[in-house]
Amino acid sequence: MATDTAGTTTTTSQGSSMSEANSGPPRVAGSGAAISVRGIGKTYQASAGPVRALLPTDLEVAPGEFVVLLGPSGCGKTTLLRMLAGLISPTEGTIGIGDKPLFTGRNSTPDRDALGSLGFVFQAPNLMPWRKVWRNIALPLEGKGTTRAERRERAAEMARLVGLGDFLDHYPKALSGGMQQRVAIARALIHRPSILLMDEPFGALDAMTRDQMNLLLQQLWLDTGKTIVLVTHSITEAVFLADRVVLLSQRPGRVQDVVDVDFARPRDLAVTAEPHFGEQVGHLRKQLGGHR
Ligand SMILES: Nc1ncnc2c1ncn2[C@@H]1O[C@H](COP(=O)(O)OP(=O)(O)OP(=O)(O)O)[C@@H](O)[C@H]1O
Repeated sequence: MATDTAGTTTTTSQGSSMSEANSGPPRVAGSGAAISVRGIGKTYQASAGPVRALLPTDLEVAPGEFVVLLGPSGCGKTTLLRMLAGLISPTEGTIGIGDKPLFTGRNSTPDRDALGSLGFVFQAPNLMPWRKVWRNIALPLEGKGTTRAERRERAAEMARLVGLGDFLDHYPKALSGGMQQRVAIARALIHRPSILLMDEPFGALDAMTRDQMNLLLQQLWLDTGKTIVLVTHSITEAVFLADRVVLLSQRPGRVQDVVDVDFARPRDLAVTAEPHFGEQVGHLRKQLGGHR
């Protein structure tokens, strides 16, 4: 997790990061890593031929760390995140969730225990409009031996965590886009995963709502100690939220750079006006070149 060293940040150079990417994980967190990615790559078999989406990639994420994946469109960010979530299997390499391999055996079925440690938030909230907020949040608990009262209580707890404690009995259509995405976050947390994987969760929101959601997510992360891996196109969002920004190169993606961000927590929006924040954004923007 981030240190309290106000305003001090370190940036790895492109050259050193590339050599890290080639010779081992960007950060070795030891055997206690929350996520250990070793040489995972992905080639899709499309009708027009194979598509090499991600070159063999190494990455370790420490428990409680906030890692942001940033890169140009089509570089494989979603592919990497979906593999971490067990939604698609890698064509090479291994993924460890805690001390368990995510994929075991030959049929690439994700391990149930490892999956239980993961929550996933997509760009679209994907709520069921005919269900009240609490029943959307509680959906993952249905059929798992819980009573209706238990589900409502857990949903209420999660709703409070995302600032929706007063909206349990509302329907999604009565909520703003940001509020709907909060419901999706609460739903992803209801089975108490230790790791939250988020794919452009705020990409569809207006700038002001996005700022508010960034603050809410940071607070939620500070309160819960979850490990978070978040994909974004926004360099500012990446630097604001991350302990570490992992920059992927153009397709086929590979780790191009790793930037440590050590601004004190909790960060408020004023940090974005600090010179060093601007330097970090500029450093990442330069590497993204014409792709941003
Ligand atoms: N199911 C699929 N079949 C074939 N190719 C795919 C499939 N899914 C993704 N791809 C290709 O793999 C590459 C990486 O896609 P991916 O969605 O992971 O990139 P991304 O960095 O998340 O992009 P964006 O930022 O635009 O969402 C792209 O060239 C994409 O067209």
